[in-house]
Amino acid sequence: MPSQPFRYKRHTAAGVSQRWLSKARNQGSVPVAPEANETVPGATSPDDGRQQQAKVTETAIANLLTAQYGANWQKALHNPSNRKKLMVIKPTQAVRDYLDELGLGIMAGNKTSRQKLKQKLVPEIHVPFPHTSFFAGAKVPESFPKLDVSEVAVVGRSNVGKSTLINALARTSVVRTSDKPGMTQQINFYGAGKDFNLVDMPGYGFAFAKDEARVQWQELIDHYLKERKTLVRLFVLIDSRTGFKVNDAEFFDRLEKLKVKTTLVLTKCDDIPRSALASRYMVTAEIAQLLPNCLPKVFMVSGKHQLGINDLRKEVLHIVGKGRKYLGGMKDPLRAEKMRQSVPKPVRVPQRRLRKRVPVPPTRKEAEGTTSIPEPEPGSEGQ
Ligand SMILES: Nc1nc2c(ncn2[C@@H]2O[C@H](COP(=O)(O)OP(=O)(O)OP(=O)(O)O)[C@@H](O)[C@H]2O)c(=O)[nH]1
Ligand SMILES: [Mg+2]
Repeated sequence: MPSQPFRYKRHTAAGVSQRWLSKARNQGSVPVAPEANETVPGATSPDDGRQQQAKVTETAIANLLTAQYGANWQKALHNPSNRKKLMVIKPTQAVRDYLDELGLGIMAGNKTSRQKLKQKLVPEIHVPFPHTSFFAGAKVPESFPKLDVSEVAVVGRSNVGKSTLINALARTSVVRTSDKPGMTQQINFYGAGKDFNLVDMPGYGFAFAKDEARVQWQELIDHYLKERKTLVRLFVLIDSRTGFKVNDAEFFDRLEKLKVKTTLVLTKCDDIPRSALASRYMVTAEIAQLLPNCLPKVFMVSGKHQLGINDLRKEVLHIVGKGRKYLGGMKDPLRAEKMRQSVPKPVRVPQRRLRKRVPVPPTRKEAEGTTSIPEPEPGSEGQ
């Protein structure tokens, strides 16, 4: 009888089985400790990144708590621990509605109640998106394709779901994905006809690759972000289960010098309890306000289950200026816009109704074509 495979797989933080990891380590193909190698060698020192990350996250949480519990929130909440701080953040009704609408996050309750909630879900409106296909891969800057159309790039920590998101956006499976961090090892260009390109990048942070390779990826990414004139937006993906990490802080630190417009996208939103996702969204939206060159709008998606992708499709089409071509009469304002703090609507002053002017009927003479100009008197001519 063949031996049974591993019954209980123990997984590391990176989502890889311990057995696979120790085997690969023995062969010398992976670094020793994933956590110790989080930062790319030669990059900003890990302490700087850690301080930066802690500062940004703590400020964001403190801002939220001050808004919800007043300036004395520390006292009001009896000096809460970091864990409790996250738990007491109250998501706004708009955020809860949005999660309900899209079915993001793991629903609480038993199977029956979850099924009932799922039945209430309104199917997302289908957003057209052009056919997308791979046309170039670059390991060195010299291999970048020529600058002809606008580009939207996707970047983030290794294994955050970049390639899966590109597949979901373009409704393809051409981009290779893997549960082992470090799958994408070059910059891949996917062309949407002659309209625009989607660009998939290698990840930063821990990956199953040699240190030199990771340094090379980082240099390649930096070179791309610095030199690429056609880059119109950079989507920085954050795993919703872990939130904004040290590597992300380091990346934004480098970006500050590069001046590229970015948008944060929370990924894997199907794999986290709904309440935790709601507070994660609130914190991330606050972090977006604190980061340099980051737009305030944050998206939530699940590439695996195709949730929240339509809003992102709309955003991409608008960014590259093809909204009118593909969306036609579809309403421009994105659904994600609803979640932003509700701005008080301007009071509508009722317009004074103008009395309708009733047309005056023509007089009998006017109707007959006769005028009231008197006839000249006889003998008055020639005077
Ligand atoms: N549950 C869940 N898993 C996801 C989602 N998106 C991606 N994954 C899983 O996450 C793993 C990594 O996905 P990739 O798309 O390869 O991630 P990546 O960021 O391109 O990774 P690298 O190329 O290695 O940097 C795969 O096992 C995917 O199945 C998601 O929305 N939900
Ligand atoms: Mg990838």
